[in-house]
Amino acid sequence: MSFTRELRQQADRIFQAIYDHPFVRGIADGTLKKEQLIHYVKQDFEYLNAFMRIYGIAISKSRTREEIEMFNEQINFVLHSEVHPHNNFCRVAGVTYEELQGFPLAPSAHHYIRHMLTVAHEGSLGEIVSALLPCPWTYIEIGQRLLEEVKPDESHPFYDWIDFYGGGMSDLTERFCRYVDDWAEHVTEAERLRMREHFLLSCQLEYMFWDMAFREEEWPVAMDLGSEAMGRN
Ligand SMILES: Cc1ncc(CN)c(N)n1
Repeated sequence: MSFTRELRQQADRIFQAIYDHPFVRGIADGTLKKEQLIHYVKQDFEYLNAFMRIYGIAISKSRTREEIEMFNEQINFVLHSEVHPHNNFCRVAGVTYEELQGFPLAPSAHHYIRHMLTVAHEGSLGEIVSALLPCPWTYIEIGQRLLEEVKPDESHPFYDWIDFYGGGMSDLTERFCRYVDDWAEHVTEAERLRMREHFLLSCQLEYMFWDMAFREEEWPVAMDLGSEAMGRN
């Protein structure tokens, strides 16, 4: 069995818990509250900004043009395509995308981003891609399973979101899986163990991100950093 198949098997309970999470159930039946959608988009806008910066760190560690191209294409994908699912949530919530940008990170989003940044700064390219992989992989599986289960048509409030993740992005997951599998073949057992740990922690943090949005998670004591701090995550 390939290394990434093993990872997927080890993470199976987390993937299932994500699919069963009330936020994902709320996408399925269209029952999410406006405040939950807004909280998700505010946090995910910052999360994807951080994700692109991490691709930038990966580019700085790249050894070949193929690697640079792979990460560069992903930055373009986030910038120009992954705005569509956010716009879907904004439409349903009745707000503009622009008004949800530049907010401070909630605890779970903060935790997830700091985890990926630590791996990006300290780890090898194989470790970085292992930490990033749950991001596309869990969303594709949610999208594909929702397409199967709900069979939404255009009248479903989250049709665009489900169609976006269920219909695309599987190329990216396959490409990242191939990359991680190739990498895992040529490294020490200690590095493979780190790759496994980074992947599984990112899966857990994917679950926590959904939970953060559902519960509209905030810091236990409100912090007023002033308007100058906006957008500096
Ligand atoms: C937290 C999170 N994880 C994954 C994805 C899908 N790229 C996302 N938009 N946000």
